[in-house]
Amino acid sequence: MFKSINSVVPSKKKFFFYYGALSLFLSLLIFSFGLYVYLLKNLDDRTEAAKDALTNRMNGIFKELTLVVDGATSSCDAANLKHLRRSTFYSPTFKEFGLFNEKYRVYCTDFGARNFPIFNSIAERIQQSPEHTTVSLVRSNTLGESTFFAFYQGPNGIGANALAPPSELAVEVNHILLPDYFYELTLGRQILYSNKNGIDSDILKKTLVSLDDWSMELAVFLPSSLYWHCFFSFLPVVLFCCILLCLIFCAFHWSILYYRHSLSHSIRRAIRDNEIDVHFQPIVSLKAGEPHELEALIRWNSPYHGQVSPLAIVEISEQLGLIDDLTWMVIRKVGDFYREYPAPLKGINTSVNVDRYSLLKESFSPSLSSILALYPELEGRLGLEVTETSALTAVELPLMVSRFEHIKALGIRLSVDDFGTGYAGLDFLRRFPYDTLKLDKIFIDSLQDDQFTRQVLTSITNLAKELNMELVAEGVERQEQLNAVRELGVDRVQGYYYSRPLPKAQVIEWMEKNPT
Ligand SMILES: Nc1nc2c(ncn2[C@@H]2O[C@H](COP(=O)(O)O[C@H]3[C@@H](O)[C@H](n4cnc5c(=O)[nH]c(N)nc54)O[C@@H]3COP(=O)(O)O)[C@@H](O)[C@H]2O)c(=O)[nH]1
Repeated sequence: MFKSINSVVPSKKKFFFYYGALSLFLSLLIFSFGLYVYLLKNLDDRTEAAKDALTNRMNGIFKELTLVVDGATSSCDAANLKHLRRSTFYSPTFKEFGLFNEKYRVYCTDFGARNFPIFNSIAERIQQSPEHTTVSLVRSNTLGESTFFAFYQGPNGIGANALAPPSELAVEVNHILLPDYFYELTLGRQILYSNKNGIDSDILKKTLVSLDDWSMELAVFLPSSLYWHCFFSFLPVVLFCCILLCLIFCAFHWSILYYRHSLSHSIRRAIRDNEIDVHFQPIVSLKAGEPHELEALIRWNSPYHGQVSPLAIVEISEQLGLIDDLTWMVIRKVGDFYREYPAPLKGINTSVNVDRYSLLKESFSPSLSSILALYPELEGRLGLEVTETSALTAVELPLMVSRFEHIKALGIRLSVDDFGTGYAGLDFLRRFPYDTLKLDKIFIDSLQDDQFTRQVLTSITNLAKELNMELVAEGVERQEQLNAVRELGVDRVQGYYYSRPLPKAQVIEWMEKNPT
């Protein structure tokens, strides 16, 4: 009866393909963007770390120069020479130290006494600097093309200068930035050190930091080659994440589909959207000239589950707390039926099945009367069939009697459905003012062969007559059964012998062919 879920949802292959493509796209997008953001952040962090390392190195340099100046005298004697050579030997940066006097003339170096002036521009910078320090890049015959110079003049007028290859400054910076990022260190407008020429691809980003005290600038470059290197190194991880994402998507999709196509969810939606159909089964009168009656029975062909049994719909509606909504929906559809076919349905009664616990609710009668107000066509035409599936408690019993009175006051007929299968006994019939008693199919099935059933049904028939109740035999399928119930004295017959439950147009046609 229910179609399998696989037959109603699009093929797995298709979904895997879509979700695979989506996962790949998302994984690559997130990863490419994430990697770019990560590298930019990393570039900033490492540039800052390189700047701190350079600052420390510069501070260390001037500490060294202070120590050189502190121990120096104004002549180039053996003690001064020894002091300079010791300083050079232990210096992590400098290859040579010199001493200069207050006239800015170098008078002593590691190599002995000297007498040459410091450039005026440098002397001016030393004087202008609050700490009496400066740095410069000059050509040096001793160390090669360009040499880094640091100058410091102490309070006693004696100054020290030191020279080193610029690459010595970059030792820690190299540690921090290489091999990922390339950089260029400039002093004023001159390049102190650069490995920028090693960049063999586009530059994605350049970060600049300044060491204002020394007029130095550090420019760090993020080459696109680093980006692609990282990208391809992490590709297996990205593909793994893509598969994981695809599986998550599929799991999520299938659970939503499963939920959406679950019977409960479909029934809830069908009741909400009025999608459940109502068919009508004739209840034929055995008395000549009496009009037929109809029973409204739900039918639902779900797009996902196929033809769903009315019993399953009723049971699930009860579980979902929607049984009343189902009843109101059926009654409204019966009202629409009367509105659509006023002439053929003139004088025809229709009964609707109703849950006994619905009747116990206080809101039942008011809701029913408001529907009747909307459908005046149903006045005096509607009946309710109630099945006594469980015994009423002492509290429910008087309540039910009062509910019955309210319902009957609305002009509605009441029937005991499936009599003989539930708790409705003879005493029950005396207490409740039912108009009709419907004998269950199981009695009808055994009526001809079983003497005991015949006796019981005879008693029930007599009691029904005594209580002024109409008697209906349900589930009559064969001529012999019809003969038997006719003999018993039932008033009406419902069963496949006459007709199965039919859609509204067909039941109208049937009634036109079988007027009485
Ligand atoms: N609360 C509500 N219950 C409803 C409603 N609509 C139906 N139902 C209940 O569902 C049960 C099953 O109903 P259904 O499958 O529609 O079966 C009905 C008839 O088709 C069937 N019938 C009638 N004649 C014969 C027959 O000759 N042979 C045969 N094998 N079956 C036959 O009997 C069912 C009639 O039901 P009822 O008279 O109500 O006992 C059923 O219990 C319905 O009550 C609804 O809207 N609300």
